[in-house]
Amino acid sequence: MMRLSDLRLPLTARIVGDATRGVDGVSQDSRSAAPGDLWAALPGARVHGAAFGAEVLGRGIDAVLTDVAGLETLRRSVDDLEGVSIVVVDSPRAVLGGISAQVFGTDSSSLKLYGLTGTNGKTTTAFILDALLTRLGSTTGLIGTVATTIAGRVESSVRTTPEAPDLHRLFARMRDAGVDVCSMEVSSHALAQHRADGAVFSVSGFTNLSQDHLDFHPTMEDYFAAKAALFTPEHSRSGVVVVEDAWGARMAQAATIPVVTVSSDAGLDPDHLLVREQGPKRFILHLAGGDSIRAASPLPGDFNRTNTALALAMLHAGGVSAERLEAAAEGLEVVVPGRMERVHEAAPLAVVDYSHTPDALDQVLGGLSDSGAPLVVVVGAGGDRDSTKRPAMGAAAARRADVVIITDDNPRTEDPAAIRATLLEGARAAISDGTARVRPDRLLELTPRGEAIARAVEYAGDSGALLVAGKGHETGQEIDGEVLPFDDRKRTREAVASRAARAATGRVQD
Ligand SMILES: CC(=O)N[C@H]1[C@@H](OP(=O)(O)OP(=O)(O)OC[C@H]2O[C@@H](n3ccc(=O)[nH]c3=O)[C@H](O)[C@@H]2O)O[C@H](CO)[C@@H](O)[C@@H]1O[C@H](C)C(=O)N[C@@H](C)C(=O)N[C@H](CCC(=O)O)C(=O)O
Ligand SMILES: Nc1ncnc2c1ncn2[C@@H]1O[C@H](COP(=O)(O)OP(=O)(O)OP(=O)(O)O)[C@@H](O)[C@H]1O
Ligand SMILES: N[C@H](CCC[C@H](N)C(=O)O)C(=O)O
Repeated sequence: MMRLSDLRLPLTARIVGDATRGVDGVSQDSRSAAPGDLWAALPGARVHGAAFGAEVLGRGIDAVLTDVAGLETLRRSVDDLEGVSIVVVDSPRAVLGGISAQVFGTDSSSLKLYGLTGTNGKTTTAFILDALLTRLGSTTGLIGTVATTIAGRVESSVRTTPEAPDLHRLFARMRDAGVDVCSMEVSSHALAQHRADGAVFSVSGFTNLSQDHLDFHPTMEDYFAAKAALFTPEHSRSGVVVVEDAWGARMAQAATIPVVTVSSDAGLDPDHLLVREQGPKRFILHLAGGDSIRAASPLPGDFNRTNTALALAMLHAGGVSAERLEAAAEGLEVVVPGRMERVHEAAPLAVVDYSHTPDALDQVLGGLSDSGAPLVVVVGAGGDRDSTKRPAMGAAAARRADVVIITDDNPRTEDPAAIRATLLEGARAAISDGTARVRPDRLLELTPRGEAIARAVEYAGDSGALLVAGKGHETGQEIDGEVLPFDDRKRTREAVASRAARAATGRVQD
């Protein structure tokens, strides 16, 4: 239990009502606030949390953190504020992480944190880190898009990076469950919204930056700046930055904490040099200082060598020797749901992958096309998300695949046909400028998504390769506010099995 008057607050903060009131939790959403919590009524893009004041305060919650606008809303809409203590600050989001850390006692936690940011590769690298840490003997925690785990117990995740009160509550639960190390994804939304405040990462890693989220960030510069905030003393003690593009080089320069760089380009003079060995997965990481780690990526896709090297370099920065890391990486097996997941091994090879950016599509299809087999892709784009990435996604698919089937992802509240039209526009532009691999008659638009997958399986035939892109681990499709059950992995397996059954009876069409 902590008294409001004992919280470290900004000098401009004031407490209306009883300042000695005690709180033993923090929450920020009316739907999850519980008695004993300091409930943060936050201003948002859609609504001010204080609008839910009457309902929340009627449930026995008697401590609120808000801003002046929130205080006014509460005064207007709640009959009786007598007996309610209200902490008023200029920017409640900006203090929420620090306050949550104090209330949950996670500000001086013994939990060691590894943080990951970047456009693509956070989830995968966090899973690899977690698997390595487990092999190294740690009791681990994991926080990210696909799942949250606490000492081996798996829970579902609501978003990539939880809101600050939920995050610190999780840290406290991890501490109580004996977790000593946690690997965590830190999205740019989270950094911009102070969701990771009050957490200090021992080592943070940067994977890459490419186009995404330009609905939330006005420019790539703003997106970069949000991610760069992780590499400051407020958030991290040290960092590892992958330098495979100009953004990586800039991140290493912008960092105001000690960072080491990892790259496969010796010309960039990285601290750690990644040298690919024969075969699709093996590599040597030559560490600054002379040691090296020989390892293999546990997942297919050339980019997963980079993700694995990043995980190893982060653990090395966290104090684990090259020798122990090489032993931990030996024969490592990692399955990341919906990331390069081979749902059918051959005839045809069918892969489900969460590629929902132009760069991810380009890289994944580039890798799959190395096999020489005809390559089919099913692709769409999410509604209410960066619309400017859609033409580039269509173009990437057209440049890399022999058959492109444009379909729906999660249209959310947007018109699905309009989303598909933008992808088609990009694919057609690639055909017009001569950079496409797909023939015009092999560029198709097909819905619903299940039909698109079934048709793609027909095109892949017995000898092709198929990528079902964009939804990865997701088990639902969001259409106009409703989430309908849909799992790419299940649908793809079913379509492959159905084709095989028809082939067995000689009823397969070409
Ligand atoms: C752009 C963005 O991230 N917005 C998040 C933000 O919304 P907001 O500030 O506009 O808030 P709002 O919806 O207006 O609500 C204001 C306040 O009222 C509260 N409220 C709202 C409704 C209600 O019934 N009761 C209630 O208390 C909300 O909890 C909030 O505190 O705060 C809300 C409350 O936590 C989030 O739900 C919302 O996430 C939206 C739904 C979202 O889709 N976010 C995605 C894009 C996101 O965060 N993605 C990244 C991963 C990106 C990646 O790397 O791929 C992530 O970390 O998950
Ligand atoms: N290092 C990488 N470089 C480029 N693409 C990658 C890399 N790692 C993964 N990808 C691609 O990006 C997709 C998403 O990967 P992952 O889920 O690991 O990233 P993420 O950063 O967690 O994404 P999100 O924030 O959207 O959940 C993968 O399915 C793969 O297609
Ligand atoms: N974390 C990403 C996931 C996108 C996945 C794709 N299936 C979509 O719905 O756009 C986002 O929220 O933008």
